[in-house]
Amino acid sequence: MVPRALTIAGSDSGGGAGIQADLKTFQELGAFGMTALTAVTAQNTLGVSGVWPLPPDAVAKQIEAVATDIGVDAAKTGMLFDSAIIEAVAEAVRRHGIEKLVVDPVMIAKGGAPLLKADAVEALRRRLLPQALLVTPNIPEAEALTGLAIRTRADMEKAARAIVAMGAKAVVVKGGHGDGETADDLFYDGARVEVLSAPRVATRNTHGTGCTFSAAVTAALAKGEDLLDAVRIGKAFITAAIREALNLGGGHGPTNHWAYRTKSGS
Ligand SMILES: Nc1ncnc2c1ncn2[C@@H]1O[C@H](COP(=O)(O)OP(=O)(O)O)[C@@H](O)[C@H]1O
Ligand SMILES: Cc1ncc(COP(=O)(O)OP(=O)(O)O)c(N)n1
Repeated sequence: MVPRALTIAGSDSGGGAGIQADLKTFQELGAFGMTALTAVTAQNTLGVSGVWPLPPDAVAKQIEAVATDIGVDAAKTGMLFDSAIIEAVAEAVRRHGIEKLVVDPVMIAKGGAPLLKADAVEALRRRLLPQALLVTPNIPEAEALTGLAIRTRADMEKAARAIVAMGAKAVVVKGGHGDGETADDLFYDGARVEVLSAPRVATRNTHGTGCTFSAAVTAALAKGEDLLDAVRIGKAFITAAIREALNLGGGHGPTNHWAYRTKSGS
């Protein structure tokens, strides 16, 4: 069978994040990519200049169209924008029995533009997290979900435990926003705590890192990898993509989605 991966996310016209990053990543890892678009953004490496959400019904219909015909081995969510879209996605995921669901709780773009309404955090917490096989917040997102301040490794673990207590099966609290020598992410699945570490790359070309990481994990899950192995593949994929990031545009350039394949020689 061809591994089938679905992304439920927003469009980034600049091609570095959102649905575009997800499809490139799926393709690179050998999964057949499908999309349910939640919003259109006008965006480039300098920031977001417009956001147009889709009607919740349109999002649900797209999920139904692919799930009832092609089938979904694993799915991820990215930019969901508001609580009505979150409700529609949660219901569609439940109805179509999508079990391998990665929730990337996208809230704010690197340039500071809000990609999720403030009052939608509660819907994310209540409706989507309990259906997630994996949640992948960065530090500010983990703080918003838990209400905890995160400064140390122990804080990351505390937040991870709180997110699993909300109903998610597992979580990776990503450490990309730190400033140490290494970019350390903390995985927790209710039993094991595991730190995934990689050398921190000194670059400002990090647009779309979170989308790319969660898409790589989703592709690996669609291919049948177990959860921790899928997270390790995601970490290797994003590390290569950041190491070979592309100096495009005048702001935060995109990561390099073909770096992992060319470096690993597969
Ligand atoms: N400069 C960097 N060097 C190496 N890895 C990084 C760097 N920045 C982010 N990462 C990694 O990229 C992944 C995405 O993390 P992050 O950038 O925090 O997500 P987001 O885009 O959601 O803010 C994580 O695995 C993180 O450790
Ligand atoms: C349409 C869209 N979705 C998600 C994001 C955020 O992507 P992320 O991977 O968190 O990267 P940054 O924007 O923080 O660089 C986005 N920008 N646009």
